[in-house]
Amino acid sequence: MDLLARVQHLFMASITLKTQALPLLAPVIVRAAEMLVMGFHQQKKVLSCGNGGSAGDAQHFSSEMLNRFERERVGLPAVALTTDSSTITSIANDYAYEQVFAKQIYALGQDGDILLAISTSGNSANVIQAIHAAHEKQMRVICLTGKDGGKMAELLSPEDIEIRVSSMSTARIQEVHLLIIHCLCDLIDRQLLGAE
Ligand SMILES: O=C(CO)[C@@H](O)[C@H](O)[C@H](O)[C@H](O)COP(=O)(O)O
Ligand SMILES: [Zn+2]
Repeated sequence: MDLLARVQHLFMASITLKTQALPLLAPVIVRAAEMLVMGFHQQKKVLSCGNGGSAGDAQHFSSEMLNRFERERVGLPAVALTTDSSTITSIANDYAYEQVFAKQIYALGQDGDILLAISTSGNSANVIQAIHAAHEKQMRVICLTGKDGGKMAELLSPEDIEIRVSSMSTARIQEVHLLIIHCLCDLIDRQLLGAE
């Protein structure tokens, strides 16, 4: 396959997955956006986490909350747990890498806050520990997962929300995760600011 054909293949794979995901995920994305807005109305905050590309997604979401998305609005309370290298390296060094998000959640999380936990496999140990910590702190959990949902899917309580992208490709799942994050941002703004 030449390189141009490969690009064509990658674009088509991404488009096809998004098209398949739309009817399944749209109602779940709406529920997650409503949960987030309810939290913001009650002065709750969102803590987000993930590894690798999903760490980038966690930060992408928090920056669009703290600053703004496409429309002018006040900042909304969100913290990515992936950004403070001093905190992350010290927790990993003193305890275990598994604890890098959980320890921050025990320190920052409060009743009714929301954890946005992102993992394409659903099996990252530090994200799993983050969900346990969030439950202990009486937080709600929104998970972005892929594949078969992994161990994360089994941990969720009935009030939590899993948005699972049904694919085995980490890269394709991440591409849909980013679209889901932008949907959440758009729906949050629409609920807070009204339709344009
Ligand atoms: O971005 C990519 C692959 O596209 C990688 O950095 C990927 O995020 C890393 O391998 C992660 O450690 C995968 O973790 P997870 O999605 O299974 O939780
Ligand atoms: Zn990637």
